[in-house]
Amino acid sequence: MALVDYATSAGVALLTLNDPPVNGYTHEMMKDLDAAILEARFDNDVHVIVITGHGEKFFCAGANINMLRESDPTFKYYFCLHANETLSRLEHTPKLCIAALNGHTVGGGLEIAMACDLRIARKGAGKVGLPEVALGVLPGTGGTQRLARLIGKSRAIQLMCEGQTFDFETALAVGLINDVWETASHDEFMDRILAYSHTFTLPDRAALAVGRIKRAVQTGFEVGLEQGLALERELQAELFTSEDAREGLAAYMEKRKPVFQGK
Ligand SMILES: C/C=C/C(=O)SCCNC(=O)CCNC(=O)[C@H](O)C(C)(C)COP(=O)(O)OP(=O)(O)OC[C@H]1O[C@@H](n2cnc3c(N)ncnc32)[C@H](O)[C@@H]1OP(=O)(O)O
Repeated sequence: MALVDYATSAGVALLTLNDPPVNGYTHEMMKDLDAAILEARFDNDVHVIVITGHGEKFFCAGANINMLRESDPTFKYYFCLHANETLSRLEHTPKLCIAALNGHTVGGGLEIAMACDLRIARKGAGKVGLPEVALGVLPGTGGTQRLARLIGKSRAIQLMCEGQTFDFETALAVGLINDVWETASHDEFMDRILAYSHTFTLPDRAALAVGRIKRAVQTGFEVGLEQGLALERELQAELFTSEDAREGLAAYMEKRKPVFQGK
């Protein structure tokens, strides 16, 4: 995966978008991201996926504008289609996915981050926004749909039509990102991200339950309430038969720390 570095440690897969200087994404990078997501998805030892950008300045500056200029409409259509499929796959992978915003997160970069479950940014490291309108296009790899679902229709339309980029604190205030962490360095930020990610892994956290919570919410948001409740019941019935539920319930009554196995 030449344009996406892939590494695992103790239940966490770290995917790093790597195409300096701005980690702009191309069709090739999206294919590598797709491969990395599948790798993490089918690795039973991976419970959390973290996506970040190479370097200290950019998470991802969006689609590579040179590629958009030089390609024909058919290529661009398939580029968007494949990005949609990749990011939907990420959104529906039953493992918690955290976007670690290490720098500028704009255009398609924000669209990748919005397909993650949590977005945590390093204070002062960059700007965020969907500025595609300035290029005469719209945020076409999920931006119009996911931004509206995250922050509401009206504010989403305003942000995309103004096309401005803004700081992480503003993004936090409108509910676009979950947290802004002040750290002395990029390395400290990534160390904290990985330590936080590990809190969602075995043996302390029931990773199966984490994955099912994610699936219930992500899929539930796309269907009506009754269907969402039905899905929730089915996932819960599945969890109730797990060894981890037996362990969690027993540990509570025995006043001890549970030891989850992901089974
Ligand atoms: C379907 C999906 C569509 C899309 O995603 S379309 C792309 C949407 N993205 C954008 O429009 C972002 C454009 N970039 C910016 O607005 C700025 O960058 C930032 C605010 C993110 C950062 O600003 P600063 O720190 O001042 O960096 P800098 O000098 O603007 O950028 C460094 C070099 O990187 C090039 N660059 C930036 N973004 C892209 C990109 N997305 N594709 C190709 N090149 C890009 C610039 O032009 C420049 O180049 P040089 O050093 O030669 O002047």
